[in-house]
Amino acid sequence: MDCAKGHCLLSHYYPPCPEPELIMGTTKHSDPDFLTILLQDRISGLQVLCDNQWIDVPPILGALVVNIGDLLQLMSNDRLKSVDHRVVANNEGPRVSVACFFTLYTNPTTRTYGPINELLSPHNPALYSHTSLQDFIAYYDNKGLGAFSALDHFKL
Ligand SMILES: O=C(O)CCC(=O)C(=O)O
Ligand SMILES: [Fe+2]
Repeated sequence: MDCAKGHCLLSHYYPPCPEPELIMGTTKHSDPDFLTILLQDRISGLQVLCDNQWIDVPPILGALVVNIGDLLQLMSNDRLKSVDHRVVANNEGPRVSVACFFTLYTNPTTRTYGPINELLSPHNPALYSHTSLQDFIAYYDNKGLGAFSALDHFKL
């Protein structure tokens, strides 16, 4: 997949908020990469959507959170599912997180990505079209975070 060739690090700083119930730290989204490895500090806030319920992912000292991204869902033809997540604001203190995104879109190539052939059969047809990482990211960025998944656009 070459996805480790173009990983990119992003650090977030969430200032303390006097009225955290009025605002979101990061809106609901799934990540537009293959895999994300996330380091949280001691302040909680990360939540994942599971059976329509937001579940807290409490920080554990020294632990990393590994999230499946949209591109792994696309390549695995839905065997692996990207996770919807968000960060709620807090009034305890500043929160810092560092996310490492495994993807290649910072190194443009002509390669396209689609469901892996070995996973397909007459009973398990391809659910997604092939896409270049540039096209996928362009669509993801243009749509913005929020209600629906960028994967819907690539469904056959
Ligand atoms: O700050 C966090 O814990 C999560 C950040 C995140 O979801 C992202 O960078 O995609
Ligand atoms: Fe994320």
